[in-house]
Amino acid sequence: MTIKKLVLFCGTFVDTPELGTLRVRINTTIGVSLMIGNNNNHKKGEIKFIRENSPNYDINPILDALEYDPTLHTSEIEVINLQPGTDWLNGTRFYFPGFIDTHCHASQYPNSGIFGSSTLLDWLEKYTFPLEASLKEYKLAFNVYSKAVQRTITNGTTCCSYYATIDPNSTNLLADICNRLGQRAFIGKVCMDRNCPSYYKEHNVQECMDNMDIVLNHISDEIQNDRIKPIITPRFAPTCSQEMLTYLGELVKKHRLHVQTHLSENVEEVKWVLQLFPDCKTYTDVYQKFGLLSEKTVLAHCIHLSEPELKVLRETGSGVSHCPISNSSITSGECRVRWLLDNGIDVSLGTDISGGFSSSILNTARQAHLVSRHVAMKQKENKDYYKLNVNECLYIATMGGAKVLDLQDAIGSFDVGKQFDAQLVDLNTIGSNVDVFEWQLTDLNDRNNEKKNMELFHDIIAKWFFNGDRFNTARVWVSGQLIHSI
Ligand SMILES: Nc1nc2[nH]cnc2c(=O)[nH]1
Ligand SMILES: [Zn+2]
Repeated sequence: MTIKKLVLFCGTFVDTPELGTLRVRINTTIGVSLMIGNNNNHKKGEIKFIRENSPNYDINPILDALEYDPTLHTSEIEVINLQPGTDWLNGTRFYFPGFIDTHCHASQYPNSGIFGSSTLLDWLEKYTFPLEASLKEYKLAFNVYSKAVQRTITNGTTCCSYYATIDPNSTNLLADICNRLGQRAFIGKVCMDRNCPSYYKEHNVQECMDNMDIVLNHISDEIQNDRIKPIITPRFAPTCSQEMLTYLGELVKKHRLHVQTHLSENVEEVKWVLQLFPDCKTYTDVYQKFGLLSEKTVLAHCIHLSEPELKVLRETGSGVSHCPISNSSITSGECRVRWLLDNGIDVSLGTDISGGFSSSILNTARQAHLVSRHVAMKQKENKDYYKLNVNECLYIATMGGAKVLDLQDAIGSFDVGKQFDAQLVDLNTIGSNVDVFEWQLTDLNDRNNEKKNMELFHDIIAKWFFNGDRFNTARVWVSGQLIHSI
């Protein structure tokens, strides 16, 4: 038997369904199905209806649910009506889609902020490989992964694509922790068998195959949760033999799996790849040659790409994870996001812990905003064109991430049929870093001055974008389940 439950979320809902567009829906009730039982037709956490401008949302939203389905019994309806009042309409409290982090090394979390003046290749040797290797120890890995995942959740990230380490057991532990904490996650066991220290490498492809079996079986047979998915993770071309890339490409093809790796992050790295793979014309060609590029592929960085590489990305549907904090910290360069977007490439954001020092996608989004200005300042003409605006950065932080992970039909915005992955943003919390003054408040209900009120609201969104932090992430839901509350 299946017990249906419809959970009603009431208030102001803001999202960015298209690049550059901020959609604001006020006085709104969203009905989310929760299911106890085993009827597969009734998907858990799915948005069933959205009733905008409801006369009932603040008083009796159950009427909205009954309008959607008159056969519902009131015992099947639960109302999440958080602190009804003016804050929903003055702009200081709203629901926003959960952030999507498409590139995060959970295993490197203890090194956040520790990079000195290194650049990629020496940074890997000095800071990264020793830390990742140490996570073979269970207790240490448990502590690091629990803190790393919790940090992303408290910052509003509902979906994250993680790199663990080469060790299958600690990778499985990361999957278990994400499952237990309720986050939607892609879990990648790092694969690498050359150009890495002897204390931290897979010694042959058979070892990699055995390790991958352990991880894939654990996720499919033990975890058995649609929210936790494996992602094939060749670390990057220089640390993977041709044999390993061949095996991984076949694995991806056989099971239609997601892939994540690094591409064109650092100038020295690019030169090195061309030496290691002399039959490939470009760095991108290496991944294409081994069948690793598809609409389920996430490529981190993509800073030094050529026009032909751009074409390959577009034709294969591969997406980019832009990691502006990492790229500035370890001085890799500036990703030309506008150029990618205008050429039809999906772009998302990655914290790239610990190349990047912040677990917050909001923080990463504001750095993407600033990096785009650096790209703009380097142009001879048409500088403004290269600047990303606040709405565009919020889009790549949410809907862009959904597209890059091939989950555009499931997450990234509030639409019927999608999962309710959301955060409640509240600018009035204790400890909030955002001060909104009285004259800056809007009145979203005042239809006579809609233009002025919407401008005021855009300014409030900008204040949150530039000054907000985890103290403003009051609650977080994944598939309609509350996973964090302050
Ligand atoms: N930023 C970053 N780039 C890489 N390239 C290969 N490995 C890594 C890594 O761990 N972080
Ligand atoms: Zn990375």
